[in-house]
Amino acid sequence: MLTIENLTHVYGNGTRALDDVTLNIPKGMFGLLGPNGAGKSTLMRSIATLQTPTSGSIRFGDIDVIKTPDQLRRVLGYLPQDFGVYPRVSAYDMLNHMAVLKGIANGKERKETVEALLNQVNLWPVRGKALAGFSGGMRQRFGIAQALIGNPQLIIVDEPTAGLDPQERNRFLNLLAEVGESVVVILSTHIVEDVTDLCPRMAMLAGGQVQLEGAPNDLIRQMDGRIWRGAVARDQVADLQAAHRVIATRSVEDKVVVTILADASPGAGFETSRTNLEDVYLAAVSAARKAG
Ligand SMILES: Nc1ncnc2c1ncn2[C@@H]1O[C@H](COP(=O)(O)OP(=O)(O)OP(=O)(O)O)[C@@H](O)[C@H]1O
Repeated sequence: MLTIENLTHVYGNGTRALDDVTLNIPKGMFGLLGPNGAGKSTLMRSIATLQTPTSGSIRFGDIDVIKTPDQLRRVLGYLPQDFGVYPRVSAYDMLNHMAVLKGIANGKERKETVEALLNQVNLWPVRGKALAGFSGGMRQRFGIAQALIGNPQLIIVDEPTAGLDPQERNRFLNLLAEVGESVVVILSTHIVEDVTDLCPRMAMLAGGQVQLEGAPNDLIRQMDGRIWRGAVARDQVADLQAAHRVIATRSVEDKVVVTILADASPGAGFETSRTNLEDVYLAAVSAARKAG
């Protein structure tokens, strides 16, 4: 559905934020993971036609996104990382205003759209409240409502669950999953669980390059049996790091739980442990760091 080929973006100061990115993104929820600075927002903004990449192509169905951005904008819903100012305008009035901007000129149709969306994101009871007084979770649900105006075929959400409490995060992700069945939804995040829970396919970016792509379950299976965990004394960590591919360390009381990627046991006290997507992700981040 969405085809990105050899996409490169170099900012004016010389930063190569995207470096020859090629991705095929089908219908459904697609997770885009990556550490800070990986290039996720640059990619999202390029797909959303907010900036023109240095080279490469982006196609959505029949639409050439770079040559005819207006065509894409008609079928796009976008929730940016930073939604910006929250004015002292009610949720209802703001959504209505945004529907006007999106081209829904007919008053009756607009009223129906706005009411349906406010119900869908569960903001109907607070529709008369000013956005400025909304909680983080309410703002994100409002953000989704505005992204859904006009039944978009491509929805891009950039780090939508940052700062949400677990209950709000759950509610937000369920909402996205409901919508995501029939259209392309790209969920850009550095929260691995958001992808594990929801996305049948994913990619991981680091240093502007695609490090991994596939179904989370397949990626996990490929690493199963090679993830070893053990609790060691703090002064052993440096030696382990020198000798093995340590992908994570976590302090637990007076010990450090070390996760190592290896074909055979790295030593006494280590056991193979069930691989999870976090391991896959951290292994790819550490490989990218080494390569970079
Ligand atoms: N306008 C800009 N001018 C110069 N460099 C930029 C600009 N925007 C982003 N960058 C740089 O490009 C790289 C990729 O940034 P980008 O924001 O796309 O990453 P990201 O994966 O979204 O990270 P984050 O999660 O921190 O937003 C970073 O090194 C960043 O500093």
